[in-house]
Amino acid sequence: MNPCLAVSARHISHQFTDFTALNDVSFEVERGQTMALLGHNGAGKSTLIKILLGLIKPTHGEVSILGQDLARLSDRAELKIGYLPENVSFYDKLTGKEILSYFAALKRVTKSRVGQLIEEFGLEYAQDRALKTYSKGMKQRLGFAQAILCEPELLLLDEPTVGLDPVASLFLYGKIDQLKRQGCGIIVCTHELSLIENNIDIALILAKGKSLAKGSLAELRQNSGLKTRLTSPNLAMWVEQEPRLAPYYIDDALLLDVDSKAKVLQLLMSECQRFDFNLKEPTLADIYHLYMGQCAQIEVVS
Ligand SMILES: Nc1ncnc2c1ncn2[C@@H]1O[C@H](COP(=O)(O)OP(=O)(O)OP(=O)(O)O)[C@@H](O)[C@H]1O
Repeated sequence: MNPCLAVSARHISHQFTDFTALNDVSFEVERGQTMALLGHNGAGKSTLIKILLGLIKPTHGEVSILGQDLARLSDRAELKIGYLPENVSFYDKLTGKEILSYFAALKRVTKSRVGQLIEEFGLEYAQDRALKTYSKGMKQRLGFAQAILCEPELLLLDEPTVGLDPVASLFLYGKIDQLKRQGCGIIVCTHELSLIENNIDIALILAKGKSLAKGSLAELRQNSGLKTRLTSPNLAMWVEQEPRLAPYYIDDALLLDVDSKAKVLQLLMSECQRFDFNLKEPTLADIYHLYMGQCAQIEVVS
């Protein structure tokens, strides 16, 4: 068992009576790494999160959390895991401070940590107000503070920024980055692909309970076969003047894979002295939609 890993999941399958929610899913998240867990509604993301939390046992496969085999662990409270569920809901007659203090007592966390988090999340002014007076953003900050009360070594976040304004989202991703730098392993379940794209190390794409793709953005780009798009207002003229560009010229752009990109950039900049162009790499959303489209086609064919 590797103690550097926050999560090691090997060949996880899960069957609900007559329905297979997860089918042979394997992945690893290192400490200090952020993984996006992506997939359509019903893909199996929440089932996987519940398995990692030890709330349900997988029908098949093995899970280690922070170097400990979940199946053999007698007391899950030993593991420092933080969890922010989607649509976090607390008892709304309690104040923000009372809610955090309640969870702190459950998790055997000191009162001073509660005060520290209230300050860190900018909630001092509202700490003695009932939760029902909080905005969505304030509730989410409180939920996030609850999730990190125990100074987690593994943090599981389900749609942490849905419904938040851009500044509030940026604030939470700043916190995620800070925790990651402290060595916390983080899994973020989200449909906000453009927002998560710059805040992750790796992604796992699930569809119908199966793992379709996993890896860093660079690995996902390479394995997807999607190409980088190079454009310029003068491109047609450059292609006319330099025949070696012609094989890549499609739809008023040069479409480049990893190998051809290096070659073509060298040709354009060193030999042709052309610098006024734009490069558009495939985004996480492009990659996601490609895999979802392929998955739908397999369904139609089979
Ligand atoms: N207790 C259960 N009994 C039977 N089927 C279940 C149960 N829990 C989940 N499922 C089914 O398992 C599949 C995966 O559900 P899951 O909640 O893991 O999906 P998800 O990826 O989290 O979806 P969403 O993005 O909508 O939250 C779904 O088809 C769901 O209906």
